[in-house]
Amino acid sequence: MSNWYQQINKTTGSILAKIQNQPFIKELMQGTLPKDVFQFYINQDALYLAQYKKVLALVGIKCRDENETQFFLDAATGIIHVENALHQHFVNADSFTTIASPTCELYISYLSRIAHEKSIAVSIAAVLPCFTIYKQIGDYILENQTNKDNNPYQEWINTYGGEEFAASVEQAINIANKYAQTAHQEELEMMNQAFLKASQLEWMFWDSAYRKEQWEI
Ligand SMILES: Cc1ncc(CN)c(N)n1
Repeated sequence: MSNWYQQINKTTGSILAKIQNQPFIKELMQGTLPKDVFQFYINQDALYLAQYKKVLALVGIKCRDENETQFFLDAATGIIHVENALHQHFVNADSFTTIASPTCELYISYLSRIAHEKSIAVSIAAVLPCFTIYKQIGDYILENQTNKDNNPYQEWINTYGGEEFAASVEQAINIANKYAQTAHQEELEMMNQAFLKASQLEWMFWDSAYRKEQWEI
């Protein structure tokens, strides 16, 4: 019998396929993504991660097992080190904005609400696509690209396709599966909804970056 993650990953497989087909991902893989679009993405991602790490810390505090708490606290500080370093590499300080785009605002507000109001099982389900989708996209690009030696975005690709990230993604999946095992039916349904919504928001995040989404008013 398949576990919770295998089932929800299958159910949301069409979202992953749509992300792989987004122009942002295709051009990132080819190395042809316009620099200003990538800058916009990295800027918004820095704003996203600043909040995401707080959500991870909160999830860690809610865990029932101290090793799980440690995992989420380490993941939060890992973001500070690994992803901040990535941003240092790519961010253009002169054009950096502290204003989150509508989609970035929506994603971080959603995660924060879930982590503050819902159970630990549902909270983990909501933060999980941030691990799993980036891993799947990193692997997808690494497997399909033909320009590893001259892609200006290779450092980004290697971060998410790399083994170190894979280990933490696997641990996050295992913890989610563990909480799913003891979740009652209604809670399982909420876990599925949270994973689905966060996956949709991952699609929206890249889409909004490609369009350099602005507040319309
Ligand atoms: C929006 C988003 N989602 C996920 C990740 C990978 N931690 C990220 N950097 N940004």
